[in-house]
Amino acid sequence: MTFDRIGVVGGGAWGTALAQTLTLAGRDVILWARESDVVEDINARHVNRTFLPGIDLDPRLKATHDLADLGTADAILLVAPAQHTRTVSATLQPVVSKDVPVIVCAKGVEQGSGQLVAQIVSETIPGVRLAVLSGPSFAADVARGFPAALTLACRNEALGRALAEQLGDRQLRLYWSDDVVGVELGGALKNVLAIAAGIVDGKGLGASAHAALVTRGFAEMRRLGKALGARPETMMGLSGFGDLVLTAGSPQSRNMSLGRALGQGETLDAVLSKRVAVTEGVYTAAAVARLAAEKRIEMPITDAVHAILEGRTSVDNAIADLMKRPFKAED
Ligand SMILES: NC(=O)C1=CN([C@@H]2O[C@H](COP(=O)(O)OP(=O)(O)OC[C@H]3O[C@@H](n4cnc5c(N)ncnc54)[C@H](OP(=O)(O)O)[C@@H]3O)[C@@H](O)[C@H]2O)C=CC1
Ligand SMILES: O=C(CO)COP(=O)(O)O
Repeated sequence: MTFDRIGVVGGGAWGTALAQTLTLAGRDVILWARESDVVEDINARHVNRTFLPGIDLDPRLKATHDLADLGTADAILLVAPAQHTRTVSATLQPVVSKDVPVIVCAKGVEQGSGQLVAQIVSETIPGVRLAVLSGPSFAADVARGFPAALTLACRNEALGRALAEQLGDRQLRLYWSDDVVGVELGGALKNVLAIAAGIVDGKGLGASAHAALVTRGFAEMRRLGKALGARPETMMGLSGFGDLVLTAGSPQSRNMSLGRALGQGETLDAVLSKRVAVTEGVYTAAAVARLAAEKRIEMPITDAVHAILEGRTSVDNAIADLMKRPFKAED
């Protein structure tokens, strides 16, 4: 198995950063973007001013507006946001031949179905060879060549290992795993908890409250993970604990910074109207709250974020409600 030609679907920050890293590592990369401005920017000026401003891209990286151009790729990275994955992967389906692995790089749960992205892709591209790439990684850091470590999950161990060995390089260290659900779930859930951590910061509630929130948020991730068949050690790893620490700990995160703005009294509409970038936790919160209710898993922080985002409660009331829950044994 050799993965020399890589197709990247999605011209946002993460798709562009991954495309840049793989190009610098000597792969032949073609990136599909929906917007012609992004395609033109990458091909003519070697930048993506819309989604990854301030970073010079390698001139060897080529972008296209035509998904069919990815037909000769040895592997495809799917980096469209979670809520758009179903549409994008249905369009991609005729282009993907049955041997070509599709690596899911988005982090979220679909609102209508409650499905993780890999589940959506296996429905829209039947028989697809699936993998998931997830872990702590801000696109701008990776695009600048800063060191990062991620997990690549695939049920087929030989394929997962080959992908990790060939897509990783000295800047991007890839560990492999066969726990696809666990790796995906960590990345999706941490976005919601990063909003909560941002709210705590925005309200100026202090580092102790922040630590409590992140730790109890992690307990929610482990609980839902267990119910959905994720391995506990996966939740402890890069794609779970690692990504929670990164995203909940830095305002560089879109989810964390959105939470901060909410904590400082801005409305959700006001925050969203100022950004072009996707804030996955906003959409995943509702899907996870529903999933947790169906499975009777206690996720009070996730529920609180969901209620704040829907305008059913205020930040102050949500915090008060969390603090007045009955005392219990730590789990
Ligand atoms: N940014 C980061 O640091 C990281 C992001 N991720 C994940 O990667 C995924 C993509 O995020 P990111 O690259 O940051 O996105 P950005 O916020 O940078 O860009 C938005 C993306 O959404 C796409 N888009 C918008 N509307 C539609 C639509 N209707 N149909 C299809 N695509 C649409 C845009 O595509 P187009 O250009 O074609 O318009 C663009 O690729 C998310 O799930 C995110 O959680 C994971 C790790 C790191
Ligand atoms: O997934 C990410 C880091 O691992 C990016 O997080 P944000 O989408 O919150 O910026």
